[in-house]
Amino acid sequence: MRKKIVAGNWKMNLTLSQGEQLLNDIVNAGLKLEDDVAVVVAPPFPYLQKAKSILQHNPGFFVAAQNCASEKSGAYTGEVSAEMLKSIGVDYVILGHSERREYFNESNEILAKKVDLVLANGMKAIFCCGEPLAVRQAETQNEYVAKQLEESLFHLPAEALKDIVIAYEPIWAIGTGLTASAQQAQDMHAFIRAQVAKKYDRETALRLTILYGGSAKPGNAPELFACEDVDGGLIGGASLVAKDFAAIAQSF
Ligand SMILES: O=C[C@H](O)COP(=O)(O)O
Repeated sequence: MRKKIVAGNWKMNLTLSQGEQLLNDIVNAGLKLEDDVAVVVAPPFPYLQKAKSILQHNPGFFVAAQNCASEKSGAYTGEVSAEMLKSIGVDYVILGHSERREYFNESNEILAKKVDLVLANGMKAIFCCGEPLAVRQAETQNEYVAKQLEESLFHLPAEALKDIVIAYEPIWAIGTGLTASAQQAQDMHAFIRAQVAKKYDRETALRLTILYGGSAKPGNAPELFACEDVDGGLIGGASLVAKDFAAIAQSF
């Protein structure tokens, strides 16, 4: 049985007190989580320790960073290393979000280095992939996503895949209110799983958690999560509203 995850990516939102309030509202929402469901919260860097201190006493809740440096340590002003994140108890690191790829020029090669550093420091990576609108319109999304996986993940040995979560986020659905249909999500998730099975083996592919991201809301999460290969979601906007995030976490 593979793990199901609902992860909230706050992006660059909220002050510390607003974030604390949101975390307390989430843990007090009375969520009934099955043993195979994890709730992950990814606040901005300055709030990670506070988030850890609030969530660590709640079974099934974990903390994620939204990014990390591609170098181990040294003269890289403004960067935050994987080792630093590990040292404050971070569990997961989101890597390769399309906003990082687009605004901060993160290439597949840079992301491969980040993946290695996250895993070397004993954390799990939530690796984001997904195509822009023009690629979807040209119906070449499978090739596009396959290249992202090939160049950033498929250098890993099979056993390392236990620490990888893949988040499929079609860029045209992020923050736009346009959600991929359940069929579009299922088709891509099945394709991703098949790529992993081809590169590694069927068992490794079946164990892999694959999340959907892009305008997921309480209203559409049940249909998306009911798809065979959709194991949860990476939630942006709706993760900033405790009752919406809690509802999505109960949508399996
Ligand atoms: O990381 C989350 C995704 O970018 C989805 O964001 P969204 O739910 O606001 O569309």
